[in-house]
Amino acid sequence: MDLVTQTAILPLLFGCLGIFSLFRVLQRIRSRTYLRNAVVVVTGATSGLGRECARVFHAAGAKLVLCGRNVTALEALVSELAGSHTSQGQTHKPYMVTFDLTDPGAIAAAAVEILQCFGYVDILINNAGVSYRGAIRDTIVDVDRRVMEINYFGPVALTKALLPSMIKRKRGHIVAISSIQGKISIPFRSAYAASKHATQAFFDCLRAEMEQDNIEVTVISPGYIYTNLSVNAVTADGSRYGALDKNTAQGRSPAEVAQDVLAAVGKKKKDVLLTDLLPSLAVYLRILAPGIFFRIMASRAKREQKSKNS
Ligand SMILES: NC(=O)C1=CN([C@@H]2O[C@H](COP(=O)(O)OP(=O)(O)OC[C@H]3O[C@@H](n4cnc5c(N)ncnc54)[C@H](OP(=O)(O)O)[C@@H]3O)[C@@H](O)[C@H]2O)C=CC1
Ligand SMILES: CCCCCCCCCCCCCCCC(=O)OCC(=O)COP(=O)(O)O
Repeated sequence: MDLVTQTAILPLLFGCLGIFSLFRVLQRIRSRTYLRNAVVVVTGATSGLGRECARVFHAAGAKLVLCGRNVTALEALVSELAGSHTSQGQTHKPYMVTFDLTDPGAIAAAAVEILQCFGYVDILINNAGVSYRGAIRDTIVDVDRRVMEINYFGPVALTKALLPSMIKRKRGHIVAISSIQGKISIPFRSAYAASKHATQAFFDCLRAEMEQDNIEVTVISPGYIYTNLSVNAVTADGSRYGALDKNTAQGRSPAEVAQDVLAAVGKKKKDVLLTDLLPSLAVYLRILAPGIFFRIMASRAKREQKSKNS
């Protein structure tokens, strides 16, 4: 390296690195301040990703309202968190609110109960959800409706019920846990993919409409996570699938994904894809070369059908 390079390039390089590190430190401080003592509502907190979100937001100092249908599982989580401490500062004992997302009356009552816990909500994490496995031609419409009710209409109703208090305070953050299947549709997941595409669309509209009221909207689209999602999935006739799929078992750990959710919320990200390279490329392929994408999906459907029949 000659003298000119040493005197001109190196100081510039170190300067840029310094600014970048400073920016990262400031961002971390801002994110910690944003989450500490924030009132955070997590739906589907009884298992999988929701339970891990509860753990990481609790450790970050958030005041939690945990939701689900399974009272025993919620109580166990509340007592686990109430007894846990973190080196990062004060933690708060969570509240729990039980309701079924398929019941509009229960959602309205739950919203009132949620608001009574701390008087307001800073961050709502719409995480609860159910998946589906089946061929469209065999699937009863009640199943399509049920999946839409839990994954789409339920979160929409809860969001609408909590929104007025956020607008009044000119402060709030709505998070939707979608899926990569909210961006691309894969065969034998029609009801699930449709509900997640609807989720993406609704919360994208909400983001635009709410910016003037200072309300943030984050849509998070993960790939496979190792949870009970496939076990709890509903099938063509409405029965429970009941099996842990290989793809799910090979998915990311929910604790790790929850850390990514925490980081995305702390940084007020608008749209986050949490997948491996191939599924991410598939999203671009769907936009840039839809014909090729559709052909890949059709051969995937044929392959799956064949292996089911054999
Ligand atoms: N696992 C994966 O591979 C992926 C998951 N996701 C998304 O992550 C989110 C969490 O799923 P995950 O943790 O994997 O799956 P789990 O099956 O482990 O958790 C689902 C949660 O949703 C709640 N839930 C289900 N039905 C209802 C209902 N009718 N009313 C209220 N709550 C309900 C359940 O609580 P309870 O039974 O107590 O009601 C449970 O806590 C979902 O939105 C899913 O689509 C996205 C991409 C990949
Ligand atoms: C330029 C080269 C591009 C090559 C593209 C190849 C196409 C690859 C297809 C990838 C499909 C990925 C599907 C991922 C599905 C997924 O992660 O879903 C997450 C979930 O929500 C899981 O729910 P499920 O009930 O389906 O287990």
